[in-house]
Amino acid sequence: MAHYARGSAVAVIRLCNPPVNALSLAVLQALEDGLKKADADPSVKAVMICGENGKFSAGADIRGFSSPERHGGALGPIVSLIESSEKPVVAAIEGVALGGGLEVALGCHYRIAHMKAQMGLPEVTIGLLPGAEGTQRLPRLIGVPAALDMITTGKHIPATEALKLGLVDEIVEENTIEAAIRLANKVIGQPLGPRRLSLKPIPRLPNMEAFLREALVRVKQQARGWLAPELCFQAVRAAAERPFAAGVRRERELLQVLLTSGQARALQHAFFAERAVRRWAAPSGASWSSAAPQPVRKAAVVGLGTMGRGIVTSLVKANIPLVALEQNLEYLNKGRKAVMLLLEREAMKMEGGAQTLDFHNPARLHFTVDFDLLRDVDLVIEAVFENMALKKEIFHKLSKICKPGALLCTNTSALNIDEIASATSCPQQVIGTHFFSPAHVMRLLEIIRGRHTSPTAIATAMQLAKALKKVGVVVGNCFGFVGNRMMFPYVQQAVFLLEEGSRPEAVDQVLEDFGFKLGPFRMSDLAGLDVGWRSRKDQGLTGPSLPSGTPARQRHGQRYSPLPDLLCEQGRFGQKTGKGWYQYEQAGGRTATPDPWLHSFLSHYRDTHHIKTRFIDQEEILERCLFSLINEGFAILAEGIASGPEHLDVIYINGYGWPKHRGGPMFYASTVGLPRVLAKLQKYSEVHPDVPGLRPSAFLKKLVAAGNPPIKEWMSYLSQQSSKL
Ligand SMILES: CC/C=C\C/C=C/C(=O)SCCNC(=O)CCNC(=O)[C@H](O)C(C)(C)COP(=O)(O)OP(=O)(O)OC[C@H]1O[C@@H](n2cnc3c(N)ncnc32)[C@H](O)[C@@H]1OP(=O)(O)O
Repeated sequence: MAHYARGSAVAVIRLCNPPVNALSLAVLQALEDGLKKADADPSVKAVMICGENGKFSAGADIRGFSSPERHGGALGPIVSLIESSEKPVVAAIEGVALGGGLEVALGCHYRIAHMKAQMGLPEVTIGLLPGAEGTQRLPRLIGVPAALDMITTGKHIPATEALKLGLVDEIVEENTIEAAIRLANKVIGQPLGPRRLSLKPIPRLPNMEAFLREALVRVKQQARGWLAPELCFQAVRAAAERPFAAGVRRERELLQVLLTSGQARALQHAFFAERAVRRWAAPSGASWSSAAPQPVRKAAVVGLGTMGRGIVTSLVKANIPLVALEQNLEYLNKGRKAVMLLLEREAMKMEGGAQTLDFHNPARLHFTVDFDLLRDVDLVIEAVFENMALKKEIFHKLSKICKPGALLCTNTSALNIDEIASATSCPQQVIGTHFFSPAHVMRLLEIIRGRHTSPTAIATAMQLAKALKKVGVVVGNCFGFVGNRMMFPYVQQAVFLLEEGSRPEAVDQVLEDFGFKLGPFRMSDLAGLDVGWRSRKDQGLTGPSLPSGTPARQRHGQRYSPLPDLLCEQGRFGQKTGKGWYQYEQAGGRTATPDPWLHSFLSHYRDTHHIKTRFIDQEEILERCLFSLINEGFAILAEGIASGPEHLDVIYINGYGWPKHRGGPMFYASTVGLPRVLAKLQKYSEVHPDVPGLRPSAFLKKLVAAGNPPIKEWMSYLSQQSSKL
């Protein structure tokens, strides 16, 4: 709704649709009615538009985009109606003015904002463009370069920056509404022509053509298959090259393309999935709404290897005082140096520089080798080597030293949380917090609930994720949890494809064309091949504990590829050694080049094992890698390791470089169609009966038998009892 009220000469229209005043059809109708009422009332001399509860508006109601009548775009004509008003209209921007919300403000003749307000046109992030004439008005107001930046990235900008850009006329520290009414009274009777953005010429650049050409190259490079940024660019180019009305027509055409592209639906699924995962629930009935987090006033990180360093950096950035602990002075000094370097780099990126990150103060960040200094911390994150015995030893020590109630988190990527917790006297306080490398950059935090983990511990870990500006996803305890467990069959297929005749660069190309930032081989080289090798040795799959006589390409009756082990035996650990699946310019180098040595090594390997080489096409590469990953996702859902498909999607988008415009692996499966995914898995499984990852999961079969229900209904085909959360 929008409330209309008339006080003195200024009519007030207040957008009202909690929690963010999204512009539903009802709100738009009420806004239109309010404008017409104000126009018809001779005692009204000016209009002020604001939002209820200190928020202007977060834009069009995203949930409404799936309904066909929304495609017509009711908002554009209303923005035009505001602009053409003969009475001055002032926008009072508090909280957020995003998307259609900002477009409404652009239709107003004056904009006044609270200094804490945020503004932006984030439509691109949900696969759309600012289709209420925003692509035409914004460049006229702030110029093409700044408008292009805002529209193609969707970034939110603070009021102070908006003022510098000329997006708002004034910012205030106190009461925005009163200031807007004062401004409205002041401008009564002044000419409105110069305030109507549709009539303004585009600010000229001496080299507009060259600027646009270069900008397009940049936009395309960053988009990697994501359509919206390029179409946003085209709409802004139309603003630069055509009169307003023609630009608006072009904007509409481009919006139609996006609305029907499928990417918008995928990105909107991702938007709501990220919000859905905040609402965790345990089978005990405890949930996000009932469990209260414990305050974390002081934390500790144990282990200053690559992960520990990133975690420390994350905590410092979140302003949480902490103790960083290593086992001896040599490791401590090495870790301290690396952390300081990271923090200095982060401080440079932040507004205000080093002053905003107080990391030189030992009361905020204390490096030590003394376990006793962990006595008063509220939360510890252990980030040592991935070794069960070592982790258990540390947790035993922690449970003796830390104060009662302290949360004990383990940054393991696969190990059993219950076994780690068994080394303590407080298993209810033990929880997995799986960070992704680099831990101060990657948004995902997989939060693993053990059998005894308390709801308070889960709530505290989720709160921590929020404080670190990460997306926390609660999952159950199994080998590899959700992310890595789904990754195993994907990487396994990639390696099998090499055995059968493909090359690392061919497999990577297919998956990078699909939209992954890195294909599986480039990714393995970056992460380090030795990590998986160590884990396989611990599992007895390779190395000295492998029983003699074990067939080279079989383990426990299933197909196994020793290729990654053989590379590690040659000292090829990936980027860190300058050689892995690719060759690099030097140890630590980042430019992957196909390696003739590896190609001949593969030929020799195939000859040794009498494997007939064949040509493998792109479709098979894509399907075998992705469908085996998705298949594992269905098994995870059936076992109750995750609460729903959207959890898996959020994990993959934020932790594994899955292209967001494809909505996550489970959403992707729903768009391919489950019958097709099943048929393809059945086909590949028949050819490779010794590969369990290709054997269709019972849950996938059940959904296909149930008639391929929409993704939202999948979980209703499982019983509640199966939940391991
Ligand atoms: C055909 C015409 C085409 C183009 C014209 C215009 C298009 C648009 O305007 S598209 C929408 C553009 N706006 C956005 O993309 C903003 C999206 N929202 C956000 O970024 C954030 O929600 C926020 C910054 C506004 C607030 O963040 P936070 O405080 O963290 O709260 P939540 O994100 O949890 O949001 C609370 C609650 O509100 C729901 N919600 C937010 N925005 C919208 C929206 N535009 N439409 C519908 N619902 C919205 C959000 O889902 C949360 O609800 P749930 O927890 O139930 O999911």
